[in-house]
Amino acid sequence: MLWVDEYRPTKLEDLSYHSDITDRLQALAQNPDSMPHLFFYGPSGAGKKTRINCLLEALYGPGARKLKLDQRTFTTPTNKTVQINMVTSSYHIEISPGDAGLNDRFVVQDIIKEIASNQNISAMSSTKKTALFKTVVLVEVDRLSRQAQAALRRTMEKYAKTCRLILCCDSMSKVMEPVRSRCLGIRVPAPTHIEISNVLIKTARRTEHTLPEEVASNIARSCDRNLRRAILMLEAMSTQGLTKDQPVPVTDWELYIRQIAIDITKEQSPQRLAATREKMYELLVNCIPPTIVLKTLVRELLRNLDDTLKPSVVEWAAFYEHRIAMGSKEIFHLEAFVAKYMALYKKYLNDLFDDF
Ligand SMILES: Nc1ncnc2c1ncn2[C@@H]1O[C@H](COP(=O)(O)OP(=O)(O)OP(=O)(O)O)[C@@H](O)[C@H]1O
Repeated sequence: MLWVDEYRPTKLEDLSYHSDITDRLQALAQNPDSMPHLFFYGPSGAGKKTRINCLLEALYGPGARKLKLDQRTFTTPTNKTVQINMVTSSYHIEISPGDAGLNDRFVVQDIIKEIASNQNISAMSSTKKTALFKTVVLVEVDRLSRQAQAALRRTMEKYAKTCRLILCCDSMSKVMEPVRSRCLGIRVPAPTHIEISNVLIKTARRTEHTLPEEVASNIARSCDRNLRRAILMLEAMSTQGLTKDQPVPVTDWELYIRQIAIDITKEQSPQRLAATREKMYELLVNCIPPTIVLKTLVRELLRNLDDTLKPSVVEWAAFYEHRIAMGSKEIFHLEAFVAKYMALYKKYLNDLFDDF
């Protein structure tokens, strides 16, 4: 098992940072009847899923950790079948409804209806502590279509007594306002460098490795404040001994994007744009999510850019990130961003030479 899974905290009291969020979750778990639907949001690797699992453990006891993988088939009104993978326990169900593509609306409605009308938990609970409702955890809700979000809004009102929803995604802004306003938002910010270093040192201690503080802070600075990434880096580096001067590994796809950033800054031409499109395709077919490609590209571009140009590059990146979220062909928007960057940079160079 990878360290990220093996040493993931399972109880609220074991969570090591964001103690204010932990206190709020503890208060909710102590009074489950008044718990509203929840919406966890924050950057990738900040610890959202870990906190959701700890909350479920606090609500239902160790039974919430006895998980099994399930595959369910849904039939749409037009007789199409949709297969969805889900993780279930006796108390909750976790799905990523966005996987159902255009039929996500039926999956959302059916699954909530089904779980809300199932056996009451009081009949199966042996401990007084257990909450009396079941929970549906919907991850990556930002991938849901508008129709599915509207269906979710209606369903969450109807079954509020017998079932609670926990929604989870990176950014709340991609979810419609009526769904957001029916949930208690819990923002899980990315951990700071010091918090990441502390988790790394603790993890290394548990795996009987000695981690020098310099290496821990090097990893913390290189992981983009993503704790999952930091622990994966630590595990990879531990095979070579964790010495003081050990370099932090950079992944191949990051080097590839770094090269794209260098290329498009060196030359702005239709040929370079066409070559960049090929490279973008290659990243996408290797399952690097388009938003990660865009974010990494912007980070690399900003490294060597003049300060006057930085705000507009970031602004256009945000514009195309929104387009990626709303549209369906990611490659169009990635390419459009590159074209926009080339235009901005060329204009900047022209203005610079005009001044001389
Ligand atoms: N409080 C914590 N203490 C120690 N380790 C933690 C803590 N929170 C999270 N982690 C570690 O960080 C990893 C990533 O956390 P998690 O999967 O909860 O992030 P996430 O925000 O849900 O990410 P994503 O949005 O990408 O799914 C976990 O596998 C776990 O090992």
